[in-house]
Amino acid sequence: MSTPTLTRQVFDIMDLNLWYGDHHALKNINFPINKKEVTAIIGPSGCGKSTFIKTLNLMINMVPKVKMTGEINFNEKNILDEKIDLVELRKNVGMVFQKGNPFPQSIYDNVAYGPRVHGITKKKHLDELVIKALMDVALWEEVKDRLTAPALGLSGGQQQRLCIARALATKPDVLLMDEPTSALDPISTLKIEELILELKEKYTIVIVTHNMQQASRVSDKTAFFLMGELIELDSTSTIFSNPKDSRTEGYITGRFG
Ligand SMILES: Nc1ncnc2c1ncn2[C@@H]1O[C@H](COP(=O)(O)OP(=O)(O)OP(=O)(O)O)[C@@H](O)[C@H]1O
Repeated sequence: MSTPTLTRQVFDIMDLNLWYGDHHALKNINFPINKKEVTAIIGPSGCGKSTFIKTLNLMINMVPKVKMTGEINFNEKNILDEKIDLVELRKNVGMVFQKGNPFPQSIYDNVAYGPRVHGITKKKHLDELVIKALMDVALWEEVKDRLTAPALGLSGGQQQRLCIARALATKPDVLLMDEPTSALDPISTLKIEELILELKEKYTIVIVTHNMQQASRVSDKTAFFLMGELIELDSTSTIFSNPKDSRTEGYITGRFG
């Protein structure tokens, strides 16, 4: 069957189950993710949000004793099934973590890291990629005069934008963000949220957030997880104004979680 919706999907997750040893952490997840949309993942602590997002670039494989069944189709290829090139996958599916984690290197070298891993060595080409990525995250004006200074000297919000630039420098299709603003002050948070809205013109973004206002501000779709199950996935406006499942309603109205 070929339908227009299929071509809009960058990920199509089908019947995904995941176990940490005996612990069944993701249960029968069916989850399409559309291109150039922001999808927010919400749910109470321990419901499986981080686990789920880490399956999308197989960062989860770094955790011992993880077992998965089902399919994670990325651009119509099941990354669980095939001999997948992890370096290539992670080039296409970049990730940003809760706390900006720049390498103890210069600002320039942090952003150039990914392209260098992928074999780009010409200074002119690297310069172009670094400048473009720093401009994309609106950091260029703040750092252009100190590109050789240590990245760890930047503020928390700047470090997080630098890490987003580092992820963008390899020109990914998808950007995964695991609670990217939870360690930031309100102004830096706002800047990252504005950035997300700009980046979605070019990238598909999946963001885990504890902050429901944030989910409603930045996302097109919202997925509510509970105890390893995907309870509801819908447009963000529907999830927050007219959820179909009483458990979603209970969570967004603060009755639990
Ligand atoms: N490395 C691991 N080994 C064993 N169990 C794990 C591991 N990582 C997570 N879990 C368990 O899997 C479940 C889902 O955890 P996960 O971190 O995905 O939840 P979360 O929704 O992201 O939580 P939080 O909002 O607190 O970050 C939890 O019960 C957790 O204890």
